[in-house]
Amino acid sequence: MTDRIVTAAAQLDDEALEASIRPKRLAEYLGQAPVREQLSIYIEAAKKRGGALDHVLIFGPPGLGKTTLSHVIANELGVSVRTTSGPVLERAGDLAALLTNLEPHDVLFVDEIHRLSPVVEEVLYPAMEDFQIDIMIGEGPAARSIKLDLPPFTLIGATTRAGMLTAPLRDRFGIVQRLEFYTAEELTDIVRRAARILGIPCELEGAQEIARRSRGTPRIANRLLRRVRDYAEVRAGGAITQEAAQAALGMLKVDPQGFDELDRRLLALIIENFDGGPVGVESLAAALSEDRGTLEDVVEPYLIQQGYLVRTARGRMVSAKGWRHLGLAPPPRQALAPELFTPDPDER
Ligand SMILES: Nc1ncnc2c1ncn2[C@@H]1O[C@H](COP(=O)(O)OP(=O)(O)OP(=O)(O)O)[C@@H](O)[C@H]1O
Ligand SMILES: [Mg+2]
Repeated sequence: MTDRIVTAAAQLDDEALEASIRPKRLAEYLGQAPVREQLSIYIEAAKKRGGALDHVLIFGPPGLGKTTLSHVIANELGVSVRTTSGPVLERAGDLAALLTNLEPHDVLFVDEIHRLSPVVEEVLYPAMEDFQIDIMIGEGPAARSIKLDLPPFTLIGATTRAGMLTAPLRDRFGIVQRLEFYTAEELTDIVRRAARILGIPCELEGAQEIARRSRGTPRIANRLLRRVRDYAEVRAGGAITQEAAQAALGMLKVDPQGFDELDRRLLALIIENFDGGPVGVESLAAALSEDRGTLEDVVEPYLIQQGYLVRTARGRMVSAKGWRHLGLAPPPRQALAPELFTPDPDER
């Protein structure tokens, strides 16, 4: 999985590059127009009132800009941001220490908020609702709990799995924003902006080629840009043209839809071993030797959004489009309209 070029998950060598091109202000945060518009209103209103912004929950697949957006929000508010994540906060005291050190109106960013432990989550409820926490002093019969007031702050939670949040936690977010896969046009702008910052000569058609193959994901677009740059420097005189992009991406086995071997293996597996589905995600994960979470969070969402895979109550099915992508004729039932399949109740 780690060597998968189109993985949306962050990789180590992305970090230096990402630091320089990560948007800092809302105006540089391209795409996601509805999210940007709403947030700009809420941010301006909070600043006018002189209060803290309501708590914000951001969800969406990996690499779409959740972490980036949380920092953008703090920058726009003109406040500091403290960063932590669900699995890092092991004890109630870890969270209490962070909360009591916030300045008024600061942002506390909790990544992977669906992985908070229940005891930590309990501390978060009154902190979010009343800006108060209860902490226990002492042990045994002498133990007592005291209430501490917190400065008003904004919690920004990010998750790839909104469905895994408990209802009481979810209800405490006043602002909930879902990030969508980016269009090829939006990704083209993102690639061109990154190329400009990195000083890479990049033609419009070259940027478009990279954008089309980036699975709707800025992190992948930025990574492919870097690989294509390497290729262009060594083989094509430096500039990213459409031909250079096509050749470099072909070499990386990223097909014109942005699918890689794993995507094609997944579709082929369902077709060859399970007659096109439906098949349960556990069986797929086992057959591909991938973990279920990776399949559900990283591989499937884009295939589903693009209509190659359908998630039904009985499992995954390859759509007619998916059969055709592999050069196969779909069986009659898959050629039916997708709305005839029963949608998975977990899906929106
Ligand atoms: N709207 C955007 N405009 C321009 N670049 C973006 C945008 N969103 C994300 N990026 C780029 O994509 C990279 C990945 O984004 P980010 O790390 O915020 O994703 P994430 O949703 O937090 O992913 P994960 O789920 O893995 O934590 C950033 O470093 C940034 O350069
Ligand atoms: Mg992130």
